[in-house]
Amino acid sequence: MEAARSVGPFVVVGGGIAGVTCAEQLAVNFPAEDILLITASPVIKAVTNFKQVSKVLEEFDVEEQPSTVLENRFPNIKVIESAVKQLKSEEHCIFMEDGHRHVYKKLCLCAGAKPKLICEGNPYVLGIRDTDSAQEFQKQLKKAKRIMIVGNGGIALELVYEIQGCEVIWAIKDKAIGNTFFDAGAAEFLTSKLMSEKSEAKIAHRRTIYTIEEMWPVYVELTNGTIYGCDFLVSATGVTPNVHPFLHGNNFDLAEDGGLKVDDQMRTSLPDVYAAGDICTACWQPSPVWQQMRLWTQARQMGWYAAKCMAAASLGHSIDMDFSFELFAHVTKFFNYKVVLLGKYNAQGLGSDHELMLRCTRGQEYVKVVMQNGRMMGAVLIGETDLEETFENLILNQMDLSSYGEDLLDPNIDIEDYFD
Ligand SMILES: Cc1cc2nc3c(=O)[nH]c(=O)nc-3n(C[C@H](O)[C@H](O)[C@H](O)COP(=O)(O)OP(=O)(O)OC[C@H]3O[C@@H](n4cnc5c(N)ncnc54)[C@H](O)[C@@H]3O)c2cc1C
Ligand SMILES: NC(=O)C1=CN([C@@H]2O[C@H](COP(=O)(O)OP(=O)(O)OC[C@H]3O[C@@H](n4cnc5c(N)ncnc54)[C@H](OP(=O)(O)O)[C@@H]3O)[C@@H](O)[C@H]2O)C=CC1
Repeated sequence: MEAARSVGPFVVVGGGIAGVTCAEQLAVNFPAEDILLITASPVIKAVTNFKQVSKVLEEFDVEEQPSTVLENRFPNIKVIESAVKQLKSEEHCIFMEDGHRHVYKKLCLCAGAKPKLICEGNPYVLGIRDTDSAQEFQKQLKKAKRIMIVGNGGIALELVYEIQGCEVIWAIKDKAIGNTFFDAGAAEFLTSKLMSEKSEAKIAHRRTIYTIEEMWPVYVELTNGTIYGCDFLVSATGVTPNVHPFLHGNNFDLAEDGGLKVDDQMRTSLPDVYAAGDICTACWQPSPVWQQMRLWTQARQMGWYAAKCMAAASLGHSIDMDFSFELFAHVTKFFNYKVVLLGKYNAQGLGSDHELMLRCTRGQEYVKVVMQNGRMMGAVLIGETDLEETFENLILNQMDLSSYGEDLLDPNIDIEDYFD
């Protein structure tokens, strides 16, 4: 798609996955236009080793790179390492911390999110967001005997499994671990793995508790009344979209979670301002088996799609919603298990009108499917199940599976053959 007359300049704010993908895609669409990528970080985040696992599932690595790598790959992208101080959307202009100003024809905001800490401004409460905060955490951890992790989502799950040589107290509100990804059954499957690998370390550390009590730098009182001393605590309690302070003074429509509302063309409520990634909240009518979660994959897909929408709008077209928003699909690793989440994997929004089917072999695999009116609506696959592609198809094509009953999860039946 190439323009006959200039449609730029395009400006993208944010050097994370959403911003970089958006800038790359704009550069491909408009090789003769200047694409300005503005980022407050000294490095950008690039997608490497991209692999399309199936129709919607994708896997890739996230690599921090100097901005020159991007500029060398795309000569029409210029990266500016400075924070945006103020957006003046009526003037189509952004003002920078370094004193410069940049005018845009179309702008995409990809400034991410920041940790939602349980207590702001306390040196003993750490949040993990980027390389700097991760390095600060590593530094503090080296000196620590006991830390507390608060929260029950992705970061907490990763930390409790990875941390060694330090006692960890994990404070969660829920009855089961990993509430943002798992139901109680999957949580139990994972808990047994955690306990089998971490029990020795726990017992060894328990002995030391009493000898050093009263010596802790910080004490934490939980809502159940228990007070624990520790060296510091990690608040792994979610993120909040990064809309302050540089967007102040503009009349953006914000969603309940604080994100910039975007429509099915990734447009915010202000003219020529688009948004993608953690900063935005999808406010279109979603497919029945898709939901937004602030994840790398969605940052990449939104950044890519926002660029396509900006390009189309610049040329006076509109485009159909990208296929990646048809089905929620996430592949990751927890406790060294491959984890695949598809569609309404936790029956989100289905109320009581659904059924679950389970297959579990302790220490090996956990398979759960969510069924509604004989159709597959979602699935959780833990371990090397090899079911992701078939289940992805079954969710996408909404085939009536009533007649198959329990055979769907029978390990002796080759389900792939069945539906070929
Ligand atoms: C510790 C941790 C581990 C995670 N692990 C996973 C995982 O395993 N899998 C997964 O799918 N997701 C994971 N996530 C979530 C994932 O990182 C985010 O969903 C994703 O990175 C969001 O990308 P983004 O481009 O929207 O924002 P970000 O990556 O946050 O990028 C935002 C960019 O905006 C820039 N910026 C901010 N303000 C300004 C300003 N005023 N001016 C200029 N630039 C600005 C920043 O410098 C940054 O470059 C993890 C998150 C955390 C915190
Ligand atoms: N492998 C992966 O896919 C990974 C993904 N991520 C992503 O990165 C982002 C940030 O991760 P993370 O910070 O773990 O956020 P998440 O949103 O995943 O989890 C936040 C957790 O903190 C809990 N919580 C919130 N407030 C409190 C409180 N006051 N006291 C105790 N618990 C509280 C929440 O419970 P409740 O839900 O009940 O409010 C929830 O369990 C997320 O988008 C996450 O999905 C991060 C790491 C790995």
